[in-house]
Amino acid sequence: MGHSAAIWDSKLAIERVKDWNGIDQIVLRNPQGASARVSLQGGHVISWQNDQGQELLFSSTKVNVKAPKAMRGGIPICFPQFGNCGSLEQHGFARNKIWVVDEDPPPLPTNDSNGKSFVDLLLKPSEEDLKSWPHSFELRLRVCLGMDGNLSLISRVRNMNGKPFSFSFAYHSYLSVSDISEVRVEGLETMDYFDNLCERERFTEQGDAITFESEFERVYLSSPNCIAVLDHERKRTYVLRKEGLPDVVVWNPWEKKSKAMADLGDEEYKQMVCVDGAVIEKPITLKAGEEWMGRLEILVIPSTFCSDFSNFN
Ligand SMILES: O=P(O)(O)OC[C@H]1O[C@H](O)[C@H](O)[C@@H](O)[C@@H]1O
Repeated sequence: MGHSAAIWDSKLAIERVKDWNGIDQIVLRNPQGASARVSLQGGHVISWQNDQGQELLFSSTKVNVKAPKAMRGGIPICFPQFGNCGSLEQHGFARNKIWVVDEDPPPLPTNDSNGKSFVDLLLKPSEEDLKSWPHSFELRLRVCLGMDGNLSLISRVRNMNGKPFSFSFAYHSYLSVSDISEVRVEGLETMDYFDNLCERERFTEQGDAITFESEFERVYLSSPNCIAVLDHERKRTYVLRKEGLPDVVVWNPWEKKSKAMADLGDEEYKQMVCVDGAVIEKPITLKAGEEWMGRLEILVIPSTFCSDFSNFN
């Protein structure tokens, strides 16, 4: 894949461009004009647009120039640690590393990438990473944009014949919403969750859909594989389908916390909700040569067609 060179079959396109820091980005397009943009900084999907050119992922307009780290928005990858539950930096190091394009990835068990525009990325530990996390791993990410504009992310972690290791993982998906007060999350009713705002105490969700009226930070455990995020004002519903990712993090910092965040505008918390497919409660352990796979697909449908999203299961 050459720099700025488009590789086409007649309908699908993959383009490699550079950002203002000289870091490569891969742009995927589908024939209808939808696109996804993934940065080699972090293997981070930083934009996903529908065929109308509307952005579907939130990203902050404020950049924290003092701390060069993953941008606030898109879908940063948290690996090998989620949050601060471990000895590593918050959310692990993967989102802060430069990944490479994997030109010849091992085949996936099910090849569902036909007709999709996709790219494979790879992260291997550097000498420095091995000092803080001494495990021989390969982390792969396939980002696919479907003919219908759906976005799917497939991650694989392999133990490269080293001693066993354990890790957590999350696709920290910042969905763009009209107003957080208008948002409803369905599919997590009756689930158990850890409330990170109550010292990770375990509670059980009531029968109603989740709505937001203050800071929210919960990890729902062993949740169903299909979750819907309804945005009434935009009449848009995100449907998240996941495999190999039992837990779901739901997060919004609300006003006070967002004011303290150097890379989030004061009012911008209203335009985002994070709903992450994750592995948190029971970390994955891989023995020598073993591989784990996790997959998240996000599709967007008009809310009016979404009275019963369980059809998507
Ligand atoms: O600021 P970051 O390191 O990107 O983390 C952003 C947020 O991620 C998750 O949702 C955590 O549960 C939050 O505690 C954290 O504030």
